Parts: sequence; structure tokens; C-alpha cells
Amino acid sequence: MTDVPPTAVPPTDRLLDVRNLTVTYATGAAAVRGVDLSVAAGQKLGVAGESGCGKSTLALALLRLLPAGTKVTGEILLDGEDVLTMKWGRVRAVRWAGASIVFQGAMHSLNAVHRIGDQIAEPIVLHKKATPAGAKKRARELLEHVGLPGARADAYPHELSGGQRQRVMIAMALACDPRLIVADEPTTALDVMIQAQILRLIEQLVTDQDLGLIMISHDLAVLSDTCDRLAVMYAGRVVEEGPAQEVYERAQHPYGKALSAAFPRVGDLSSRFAPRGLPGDPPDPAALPSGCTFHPRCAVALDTCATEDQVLRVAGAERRAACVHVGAPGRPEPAAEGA
Ligand SMILES: Nc1ncnc2c1ncn2[C@@H]1O[C@H](COP(=O)(O)OP(=O)(O)OP(=O)(O)O)[C@@H](O)[C@H]1O
Repeated sequence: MTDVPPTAVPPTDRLLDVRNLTVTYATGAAAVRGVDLSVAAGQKLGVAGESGCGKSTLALALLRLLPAGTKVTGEILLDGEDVLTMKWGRVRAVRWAGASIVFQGAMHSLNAVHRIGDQIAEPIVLHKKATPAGAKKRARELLEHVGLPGARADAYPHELSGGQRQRVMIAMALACDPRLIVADEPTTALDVMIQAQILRLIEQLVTDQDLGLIMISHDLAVLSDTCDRLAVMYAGRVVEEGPAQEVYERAQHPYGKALSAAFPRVGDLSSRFAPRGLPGDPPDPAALPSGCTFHPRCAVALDTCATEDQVLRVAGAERRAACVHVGAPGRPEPAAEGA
């Protein structure tokens, strides 16, 4: 929800344009509330937030992967076509050729009893109408493209390391030449060295193939290194958005500040010795606090924050934030310590 339109991507350039997206699970949990996002070809958008803030729900909604009974409203325009109103046949095609998703935990996403080459080839046969032999050849090429020998096509998932499996997941996501990749915590289970390699691989592919990227993580430092822009989510809403380095280094929302402080950059030894955590947890989306949903955890909350909701407003060049302290002349900047 916003009182100003997103400024980062001109409407004509938007590969993905999400407008006022709201997702409510059958349990009554309002996991995503009025989210506006846009991504252009070649652009990398990071979506940050603690566990439970609605990041995965957002990712699943983009490809209509949410459980039956979930209420989804708003618009998800992919190349101008609304994913939410598409017929199922079209959704299935779009899931591979329009946008594809890389999940965390590749071992669980791959089928343990099939060779990885066959798993990559399957959607190529189904959606690109390739012959089985042609699809297998393409699968080997894709493996090489993500830095694995083509001969690994004959391996089973358990024969690969965690990093190799995540490369396979990326090859699979690229199988039908999508325009947009959604990567949900793609490196969470990997050690720091392998994590860096996978992130560089994703960056390289996005640049080479002019893809749009949405990368989801709780780690603002990782996102700010990889992405052009950042959207910080709290309790189902985007509460801060802007150029990645700016948001990471000079967050304006107290939650953005707290998240940056909690995830110091690798190599920033001074702050790594004393990372500042944010006390408390995000609220239950089925029982949200009144007013600004962050107010119970916010060190700079005013009395009015308990009753007055906040929407995104202009917070500098190509920046928006949803805080009473932002863009209000005469009011103090949120304290550097955040919450
Ligand atoms: N299938 C579901 N039914 C009901 N509630 C759900 C369902 N899936 C998620 N939720 C709730 O929606 C909220 C947002 O969850 P979501 O997984 O989107 O957050 P997240 O930011 O991606 O967290 P994580 O990083 O832990 O996945 C949470 O409170 C979660 O408990």
C-alpha cells in the first residue's frame, strides 16, 4: 500500500509489476498486505525481512503456487499479463517460460530417484516441445552453463554436494528460458564460500541473459551485495524500498535500520563481533497490532504509532519508507540504533 507510485522502473519497462497484492491464508493470516513491486529486465530486486514477514508467500503468489483456499487480490502483471486471472494452462506455461523459482534446500526440491539430466530435460520436452534427445543435449549445456560438467547429467541428486545441487536447481530454473527468476533463500543452507559462488553465478546469468531477478533473504548484507534495489518487508508489507546500498547503509525505517545492524557485511569485523539483534518477533499475521505494526518493537515510536497506520511515502531520490518520522518536516530522524 502506498501514497506514491514506485519510481524505480518506468511503467513501460516493467517486466513484473505487482500492484496492491494481498494474500490471506485460509487460517485468516494476512501474510502479504498491499504490496507494490516492479522489476525490469536486467534488474535485481532483493526482498528482505525476518522469518514470518511474508517473503515466501509473496514468491509463491507470483507463480500461483499457494494452497487452495488462500485469498489473493491485486494484480501480478508479467509482461503486462495478469498472472492472477490467467487460465491454469497458461499459468503452467508461464511457470517455466515466464518466471521460474529457485527454492532453498535443493535436496528436497530434486527427485531423489531420477538422474538430474532427466529432471532438467523434462520441462524442456513439455514446454519447449523439444525431442527427448534434444532436451537431454540442452540439459547438459545448461549444466555447463552453471559451472558443472555436462557428464554430471547422469548423476543422482545424492551424488552431488549442496552447492552442486543448488547449481542444478538454477539450471532447471533456466531450462525454458524464463524472463524472470525468483530465488527464495537460494544460498541459505550453503557455507560462505559456496554461497558467494552461487550468488556470483546468479548475478552473471541475470546480466548475460537480461533476466529480471527477485532474490529473497533475511540477510540484508547479502542482498545489498547482489541486488540493485531492496524492498524490506515487515508483517506482510513493504516498509522501506530503494537503491540497495542506500537502504543497507542508510536505512530510514527503524526496522530497516535494525535489520542492517543485525546483518553486518562479511569483512566488517568491528560490527561482526557485536552484531545487534532486534528483540522480539514479527507479529502473528492473524492478529496484527493496531496502528503501525512495528510500533511494539520500535524504540522511536510515538504515542500516535499505536493507532495511526503508516503507508510508504517519498523518503529521498527513488526511496520510499513507511514511518511517521520519514518525510515529516520538523520531526527527528529515527535514531541510529533503530529499535
Ligand atoms: N500455508 C499457510 N497457512 C497459514 N499460514 C501460513 C502458511 N504459510 C505461511 N503462513 C504464515 O504466513 C506468515 C508469512 O510466512 P512466510 O513463509 O511467507 O514468511 P517468510 O518471511 O518467507 O518467512 P520464512 O523465511 O521463515 O519462510 C507466517 O506467519 C506464516 O506462519
